[in-house]
Amino acid sequence: MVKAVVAGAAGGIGQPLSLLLKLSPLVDELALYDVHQSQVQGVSVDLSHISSPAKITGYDNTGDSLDGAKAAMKDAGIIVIPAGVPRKPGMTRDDLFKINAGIVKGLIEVAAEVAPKAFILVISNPVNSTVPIAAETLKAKGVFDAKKLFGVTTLDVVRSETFVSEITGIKTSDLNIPVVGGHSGETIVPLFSKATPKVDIPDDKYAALVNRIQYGGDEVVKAKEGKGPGGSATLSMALAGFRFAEKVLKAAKGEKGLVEPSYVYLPGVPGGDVVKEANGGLDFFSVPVELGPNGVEKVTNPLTDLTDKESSLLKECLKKLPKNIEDGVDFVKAPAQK
Ligand SMILES: NC(=O)c1ccc[n+]([C@@H]2O[C@H](COP(=O)([O-])OP(=O)(O)OC[C@H]3O[C@@H](n4cnc5c(N)ncnc54)[C@H](O)[C@@H]3O)[C@@H](O)[C@H]2O)c1
Ligand SMILES: O=C(O)C[C@H](O)C(=O)O
Repeated sequence: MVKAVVAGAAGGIGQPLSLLLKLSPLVDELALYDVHQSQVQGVSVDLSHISSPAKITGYDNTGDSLDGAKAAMKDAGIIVIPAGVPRKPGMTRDDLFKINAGIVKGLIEVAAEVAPKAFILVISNPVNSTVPIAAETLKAKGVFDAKKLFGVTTLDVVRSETFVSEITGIKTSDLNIPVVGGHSGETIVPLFSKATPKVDIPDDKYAALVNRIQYGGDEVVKAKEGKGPGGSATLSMALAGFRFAEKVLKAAKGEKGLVEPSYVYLPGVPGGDVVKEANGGLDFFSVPVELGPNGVEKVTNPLTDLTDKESSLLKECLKKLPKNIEDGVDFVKAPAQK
């Protein structure tokens, strides 16, 4: 019996992500949680009419109590978190920290209490910092299992597949492109030299391709012009979030060979120490993760034999990512200084 939870289910990502999870045969119960009371109840009733097996329940936060969150997450097997504010034109993901840091911390505290064994997938931005916040919160509660905490960076992989396919003509479904580092701007490092099948990116297209992958989120924010629900990527993100959640659930059921990059806590996962040595000592990094019944089975070090161009990208990533991680860790460990 698999209970999945979407926290932030009434939002731009939450709604289509909930639809995809409702359609999945891997989910027996789908609990939708959001602080937007009328919206989440409406979405729940709407989805409950779909004739797929997953049973839908909807929870909100009437008043100040966290009872809704607790009931939604109770005994969950997987909790996906797209709760929080998205960007508007002119904002960076780091601008979201002020609001989303507290939202993620609060939700993780509830998860720690009522579903300490759940897989937790963090979508809320800035992922580079919200995942460290989640890790430190779980540590403080004494229930941290790094193998079960994932920052969802799949959208960077999905974008890489799409944009590389446009250049090379290789079908997206055949492409496997590791994208490592973090999830914002220059912290996003696509490694085309490690792609399968081999991809040939012409020199004159390389810089623009990398830029489009690193700033694909900005392309969407700009196109949406701050209007409508969400504001940044919602539909492509719902697909990406579902793709990652589905792999986690399939691996939990015993399917082998499932690998996808994800932003994880390296000291707590098999193989993480090698990556940490290669990235200059960072605890959090997105790396190809092999999934198993208990979450991360092992991670592989993607930072070997990089091309000169990739080494330069990594160098830029390593200038920015440490501060993002530190901000997240300090938010939980040293809040008075923030
Ligand atoms: N990881 C990624 O690749 C990626 C991609 C796209 C967007 N995002 C991020 O995902 C987040 C959500 O984006 P969106 O477009 O769905 O935004 P949205 O505003 O449309 O939806 C967010 C939802 O979260 C709810 N919410 C707020 N506080 C909550 C709380 N404490 N508990 C439960 N629900 C709460 C809101 O009521 C709203 O329904 C943003 O932070 C955005 O930057 C991440
Ligand atoms: O760009 C954003 O703010 C949303 C998301 O992180 C994205 O990559 O689309």
